[in-house]
Amino acid sequence: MLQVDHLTLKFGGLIANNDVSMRVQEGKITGLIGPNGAGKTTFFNSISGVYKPTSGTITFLGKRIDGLQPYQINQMGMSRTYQVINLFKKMSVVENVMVGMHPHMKQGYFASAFKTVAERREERECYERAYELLDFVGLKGRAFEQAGSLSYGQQRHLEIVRGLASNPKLILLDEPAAGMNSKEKEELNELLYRIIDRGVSILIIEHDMKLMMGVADYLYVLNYGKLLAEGTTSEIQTNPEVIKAYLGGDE
Ligand SMILES: Nc1ncnc2c1ncn2[C@@H]1O[C@H](COP(=O)(O)OP(=O)(O)OP(=O)(O)O)[C@@H](O)[C@H]1O
Repeated sequence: MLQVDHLTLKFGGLIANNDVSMRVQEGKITGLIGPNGAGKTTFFNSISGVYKPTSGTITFLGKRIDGLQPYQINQMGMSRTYQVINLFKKMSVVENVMVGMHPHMKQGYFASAFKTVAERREERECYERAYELLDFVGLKGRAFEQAGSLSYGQQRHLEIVRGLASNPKLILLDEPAAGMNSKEKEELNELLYRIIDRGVSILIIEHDMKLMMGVADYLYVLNYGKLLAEGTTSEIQTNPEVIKAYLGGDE
């Protein structure tokens, strides 16, 4: 469903992504790993439209998306979460989910200024969908609390659910387990499978190798901006190049 061919992204003299090619298959959890600074977040920024690639092509659901704006790519069915928690902390939990639906709301500015019947109906439908999504991650009971009052792990779950609110076909998750305790990681693990069951494919960056090796169907490894290896989790775990990159030595 996502195909990246020979993607290169330069920041001045620094080549953050160097001739990277990869595929994300529908219904699968595809992982992107690599040491700090390898270029993983930059890669997400390129495919989600934050950066325009220096060269290379990105095809999503059969259409070229390189050079499109983030909102256009989101409307085509790709959403993402960020490494740093990016919620509206003073807004309620349910409102944070509704923010993620915004590109899909059909009624425009004038409708919202005058609150037409259609707009009110759409707002009600949005609330209902937001509740259903909160139920999906076990946060329905916290719907009217401030997002900032949730635990760290719950805030990360809320971010994922906000990412699902636009009804994506693919969600990009940037280090969702960062800062989570072991119980929250187990919940995340289970949530990832349930996201797949909803028909949403996953591309995930994660430093937690236990989690990654447990859930990923296929892995890509970046090192110094280049693709170092790709394969199943067992292939990656036994790949000498990967072991060397992670240990940082020859032994
Ligand atoms: N906007 C930018 N301008 C210039 N250089 C950047 C920019 N964003 C990232 N870089 C550089 O690009 C390289 C790749 O960074 P990136 O954040 O993509 O790595 P990463 O693999 O996601 O690392 P981490 O695991 O630490 O998040 C780094 O050398 C970084 O300093």
